[in-house]
Amino acid sequence: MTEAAIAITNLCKTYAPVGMAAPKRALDGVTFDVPRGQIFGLLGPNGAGKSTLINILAGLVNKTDGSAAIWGFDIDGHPRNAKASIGIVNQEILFDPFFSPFETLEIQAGLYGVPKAKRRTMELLRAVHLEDKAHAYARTLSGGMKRRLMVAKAMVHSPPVLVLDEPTAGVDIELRQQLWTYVRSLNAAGVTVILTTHYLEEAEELCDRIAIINNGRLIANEPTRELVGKAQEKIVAVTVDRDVGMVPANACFQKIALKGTRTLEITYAKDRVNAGEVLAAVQSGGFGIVDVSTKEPDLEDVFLSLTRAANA
Ligand SMILES: Nc1ncnc2c1ncn2[C@@H]1O[C@H](COP(=O)(O)OP(=O)(O)OP(=O)(O)O)[C@@H](O)[C@H]1O
Repeated sequence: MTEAAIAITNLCKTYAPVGMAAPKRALDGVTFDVPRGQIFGLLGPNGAGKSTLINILAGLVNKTDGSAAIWGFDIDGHPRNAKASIGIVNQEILFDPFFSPFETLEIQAGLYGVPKAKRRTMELLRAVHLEDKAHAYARTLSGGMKRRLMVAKAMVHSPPVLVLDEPTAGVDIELRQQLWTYVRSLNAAGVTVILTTHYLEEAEELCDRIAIINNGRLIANEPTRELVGKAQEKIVAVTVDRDVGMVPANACFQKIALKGTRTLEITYAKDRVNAGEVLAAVQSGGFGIVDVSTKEPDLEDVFLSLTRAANA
């Protein structure tokens, strides 16, 4: 079996109390693997413990219990190899505003001990569309450019695993797309990518697999498609053969709304009824069916229902 890109076992973190506050259990026995070669989404509401987990992998926060290995290197047993195997883009933008992007990457490469002959500074700047800003002061870059420079900075030592912690917060749509194009190309070149995001659509679009953390516990870890399939609500739009005067009622409809004059948008719980029963219910109201289309549930529904269930 190929070893996981990241293997996390029973990871726990309790922050020591500050002042009168109680100790905070930010991670409570989290276990999962990130398979190699994937784009893996780590989702969770604010304060769920995502940054704590990433900061443990980065060596910035000490875990209370459990273990973690990066590319087969245990973070306690082989901290240098573990660190060399991961590149992390934090939420905060961190670099000296007086250095140019070129210098920023060269300094970072120096910190990681990348020999001059093996540095890929211009190649990385080109990849993040900052070639023409190579020698500008970093403080003159826009927010999106700075964000892309952070990604390039995380890749100077060519790690096999790249972690992006909320990389698109505050980045406009166009730049976000550019960033994703680059992340996809890195992934196509073999880099395993871990992404934390609040944008569920983004996770759904990009990630092969998604884990959800809530209150320091793992509440889901599945291929994206299977997770999406878990949403119990489905919507079917039914176009009927005549104008709808009174919207029909039926026990198998959870919700029904009229769109235009002849289309009924019906929400039903797929664990209770199936599409055939919903259509039969429409026909029993005296309507002929002209057209049917279904809407896939999105991750938002799954996320809300899973976190709701976990908090219940
Ligand atoms: N240094 C610290 N001392 C005490 N408590 C902390 C510390 N850092 C984080 N916490 C608490 O631990 C919990 C998990 O925080 P964490 O930042 O890991 O969550 P998160 O999922 O990354 O949230 P966000 O999406 O808002 O960044 C929160 O309740 C937070 O208040």
